[in-house]
Amino acid sequence: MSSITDSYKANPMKPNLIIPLDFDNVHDVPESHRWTISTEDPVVDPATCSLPLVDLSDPNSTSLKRQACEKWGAFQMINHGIPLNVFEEVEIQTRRLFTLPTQQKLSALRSPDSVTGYGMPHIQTFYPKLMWTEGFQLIGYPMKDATKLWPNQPDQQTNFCDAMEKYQKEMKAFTEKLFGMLLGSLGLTLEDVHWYNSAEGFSKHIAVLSLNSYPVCPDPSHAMGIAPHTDTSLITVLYQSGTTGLQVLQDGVGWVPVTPIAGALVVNLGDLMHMVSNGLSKSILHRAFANNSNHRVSVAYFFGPPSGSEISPLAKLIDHDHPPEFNPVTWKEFLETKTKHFLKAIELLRNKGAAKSSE
Ligand SMILES: C=C1C[C@]23C[C@@]1(O)CC[C@H]2[C@@]12CCC[C@@](C)(C(=O)O1)[C@H]2[C@@H]3C(=O)O
Ligand SMILES: O=C(O)CCC(=O)C(=O)O
Ligand SMILES: [Fe+2]
Repeated sequence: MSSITDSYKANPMKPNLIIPLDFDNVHDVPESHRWTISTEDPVVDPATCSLPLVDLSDPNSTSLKRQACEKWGAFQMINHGIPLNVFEEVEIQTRRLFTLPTQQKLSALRSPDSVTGYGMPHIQTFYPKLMWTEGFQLIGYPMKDATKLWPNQPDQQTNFCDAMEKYQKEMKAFTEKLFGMLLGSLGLTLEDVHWYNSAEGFSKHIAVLSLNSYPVCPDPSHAMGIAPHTDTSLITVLYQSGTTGLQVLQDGVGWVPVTPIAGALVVNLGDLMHMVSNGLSKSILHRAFANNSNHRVSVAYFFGPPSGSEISPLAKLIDHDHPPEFNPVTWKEFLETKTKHFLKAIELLRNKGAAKSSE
């Protein structure tokens, strides 16, 4: 069975790029981490332009959701129904992990060809300067890594794993619903999803949980937390711990800061959603910065299709005037393509025949 955990086997990350900076022992931004942030796309005043805010309890929010998918590829949402203590607990455990001594965190270092463990985001490969961040990715109950992170502390291991398991359980139920709602806003239902009734079944969808840390930075205007990227997922649900730093790119406008709203979650629509929706839903380019006063953490849940299921534009969106824009691909295959070609990966999947017939 093909699995996304094998996605990096063909193209492993360079070992030296996986190791984050020893943030405990730096008092300045070293040359290796010093970025010149381009002003070609300016950062806009969030008072003049902001990400749509969707109230999930509002039955009339369908057109707002559709607009958010088509125009932005992202939105914030309130009244999602997930109890706040789930976020408090995941944030406590996330901070506990990242405030461990460097050597202890390195004991759970991700291997070059793997998805899970401690280290720098995979996209580091595509940027010449190093990013001001560290991350920990997990799938399921991460006891193997927890025993390395907290040796001889079984209570701490269990507390960490339990909080992560609980969070993933909440997110799994929630993202399945949210995916249905977003399809609804595009005039579709879950029954229109070809893998929903497949042998693997919808419940076998895959997800990766990513804990992100942006330690306090002495000079944030010359450092990049996480560099511009799109997510490969169908949907990413992001908890940003009430701390500013996230920005999304709006064409012709610039980088729009995503101002944290108490209790709200951010939804990013990813590359696979762009493909499934035959290009209707935008895959949002985003980045995040550290700041000089608070240690920013965020928790991203990457919701994707079942392992091995081929993703292709949904049949209901295809007709003579709207040929399929993309060739079928599994999440694993797409991650492999992205590992090699990064932001050009989507273009490589474009169905050239469709482009010709629509010219
Ligand atoms: C399933 C995945 C999404 C992700 C790549 C990964 O294999 C596991 C880590 C994820 C992450 C987290 C930080 C940002 C990101 C772009 C990256 O480099 O690794 C995302 C990946 C993604 O959406 O492509
Ligand atoms: O920390 C953030 O706000 C963004 C994180 C992110 O983009 C990701 O994990 O893919
Ligand atoms: Fe992201």
